[in-house]
Amino acid sequence: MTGPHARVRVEGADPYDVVIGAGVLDELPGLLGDRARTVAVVHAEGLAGFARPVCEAVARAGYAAHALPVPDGEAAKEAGVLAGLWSRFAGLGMTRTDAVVGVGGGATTDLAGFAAASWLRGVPAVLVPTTLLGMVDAAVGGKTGINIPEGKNLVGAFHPPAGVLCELSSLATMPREDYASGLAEVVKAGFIADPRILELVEADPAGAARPDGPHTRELVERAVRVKAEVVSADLRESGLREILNYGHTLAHAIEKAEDYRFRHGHAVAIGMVYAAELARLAGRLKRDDVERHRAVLRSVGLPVSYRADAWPELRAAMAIDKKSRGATLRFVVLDGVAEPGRLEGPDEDLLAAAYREVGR
Ligand SMILES: NC(=O)c1ccc[n+]([C@@H]2O[C@H](COP(=O)([O-])OP(=O)(O)OC[C@H]3O[C@@H](n4cnc5c(N)ncnc54)[C@H](O)[C@@H]3O)[C@@H](O)[C@H]2O)c1
Ligand SMILES: O=C(O)C(=O)C[C@@H](O)[C@H](O)[C@H](O)COP(=O)(O)O
Ligand SMILES: [Zn+2]
Repeated sequence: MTGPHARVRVEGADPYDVVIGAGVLDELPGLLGDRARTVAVVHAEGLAGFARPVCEAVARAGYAAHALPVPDGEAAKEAGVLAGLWSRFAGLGMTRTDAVVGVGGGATTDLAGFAAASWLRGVPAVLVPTTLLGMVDAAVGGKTGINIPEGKNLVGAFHPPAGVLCELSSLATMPREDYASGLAEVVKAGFIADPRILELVEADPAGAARPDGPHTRELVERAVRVKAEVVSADLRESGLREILNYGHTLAHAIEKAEDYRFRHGHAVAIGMVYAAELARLAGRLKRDDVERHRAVLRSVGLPVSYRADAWPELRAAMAIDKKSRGATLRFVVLDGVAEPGRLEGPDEDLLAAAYREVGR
């Protein structure tokens, strides 16, 4: 779409860039601040190979780089892991001018971001996402946090990063299923705001499902632009930002039911079909648009249904969704493609009827 590096600005009290391309790590030292001495490089333990060049770039720039491995994937987003990082930060004598760099998928950057947000009430974080999902969604926008047994992402903070570096070559080693998981958030961006994303995936689903596909860079850039525009306008999710939560009310309930061993994007795919069915049954979305959800998600290998008998458990878990106000459940729904709205307090029959379209 643009030159060697694309640069997407995220506005706010402390604006920052999301840099997308090849060789983007060159920008890391410039994001760490003149007064930093110590840089904690928090990385998924299976990704030491990605953390090494990050540590080297930090050390070459004259900072003391410390690699801090954390468990791979969702196992990182636990209170015990976070507490372990605090102890390491204390041991390194990290002060407010020092910095955290998070290297890994969305789970790692959510943890690293929250560690940065909570250490000394906030030190700078630079995020280096290595998954598709991390690049297009998790590392952008400042939502950080961890899970507790009671629910997904229930503990966290808004802490925008100082910068986000998306090295597209990292995607080459991604397992197919994890790549598909990231595509769910890309497709989400298409449904809520940028239909061109849907057209690109529909024109060549096999290409879209591969990191070396013909439109990877354009898909990443478009999804990042959607996210950047929304969070620039509403960091703290007082209104507009809720649209990024499309499909997430049911998705988070599924993740909890699966003890967080179910890929986030897979859960979001099912959750978007559920939200689309809710909107159709409420008379707001055309059947063709609902079927378009199923077709585009299936075409890239994502699930569109879940266990029928899970409904009571999922319904109970949905009550604690962050968009709820008191006892009133609130859903992001579509009135058409790129026309997001809200469905407030739908009745129980409607909720259950929509689930019957998703349960199998
Ligand atoms: N903060 C936000 O706004 C936001 C947005 C969306 C999702 N999320 C969160 O992001 C998380 C999901 O992120 P994810 O899909 O990146 O999963 P993940 O972080 O669990 O990573 C998936 C797996 O891929 C491995 N991996 C990472 N990069 C790799 C690479 N380049 N090659 C090979 N393997 C690699 C990881 O180590 C892990 O085992 C969830 O916890 C979700 O809640 C947060
Ligand atoms: O950035 C947002 O806002 C989102 O809702 C993006 C989601 O894709 C992401 O999964 C986010 O972590 C969900 O946030 P939560 O507040 O519902 O936990
Ligand atoms: Zn998500």
